Amino acid sequence: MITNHAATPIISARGLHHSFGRTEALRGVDLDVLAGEVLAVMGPSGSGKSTLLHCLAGVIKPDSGSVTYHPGGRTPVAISALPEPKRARLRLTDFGFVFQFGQLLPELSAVDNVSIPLLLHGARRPEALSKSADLLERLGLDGLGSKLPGELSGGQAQRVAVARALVTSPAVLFADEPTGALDSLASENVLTLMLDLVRDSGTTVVMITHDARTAAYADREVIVRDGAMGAGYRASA
Ligand SMILES: Nc1ncnc2c1ncn2[C@@H]1O[C@H](COP(=O)(O)OP(=O)(O)OP(=O)(O)O)[C@@H](O)[C@H]1O
Repeated sequence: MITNHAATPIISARGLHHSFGRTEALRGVDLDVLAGEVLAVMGPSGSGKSTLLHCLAGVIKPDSGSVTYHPGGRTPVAISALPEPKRARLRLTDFGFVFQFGQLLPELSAVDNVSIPLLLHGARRPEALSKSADLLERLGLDGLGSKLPGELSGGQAQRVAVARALVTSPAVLFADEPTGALDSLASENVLTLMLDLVRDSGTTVVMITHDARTAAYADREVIVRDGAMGAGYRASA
């Protein structure tokens, strides 16, 4: 385990409650995500992990409680109080996302998929393509930029998804079972490449996983059970 991160929170969640109809997905979660750490979120199926990640990232607004983002050198942002257009903007400028199934656009080449967030940021296409190609190379995919997602292996496609999530140099990468659909060799390969990149850049990672071997790559792990933090957990020291 690596613990070289500064022990200051980049995201603080307090008293998060969220329900879907009569299902209480979160029942009072407090969590500090520390700047620069790789945090694994574990727990049984249906325990509320994805709902928690979605609240932390401003994808959904919790029914109650607060999520505060502390960007280095800027005023803290009360994410949970922002209206959706502002949360969408923040997700684009400050956060990256990787899901279990890469969710690449099937009709676009690998390099075009990676360049989408840069183009949305207003980058010029030649610069976006060049930066995307460089990142694909760092992920061991040189020469594959012109392939369509359907022409790539699962592990290669997932590395493209990682490149797309990191190409804008986000402060926080949210990963929901990023290697859950891969065999153990491909999974290890994607994880090591992804974590090399984030540790180089100091990117904070919140990563949901069911797999103890995957969690072992993290600096710290927390366990969500029945919509609450597992026994013994304290949000801050
Ligand atoms: N959009 C939704 N509509 C209705 N119920 C939902 C919705 N999203 C989640 N839930 C319910 O909320 C609870 C928590 O779901 P969540 O997806 O956060 O759990 P999880 O720990 O991520 O599960 P898994 O490991 O299976 O992905 C579950 O009972 C789930 O069925």
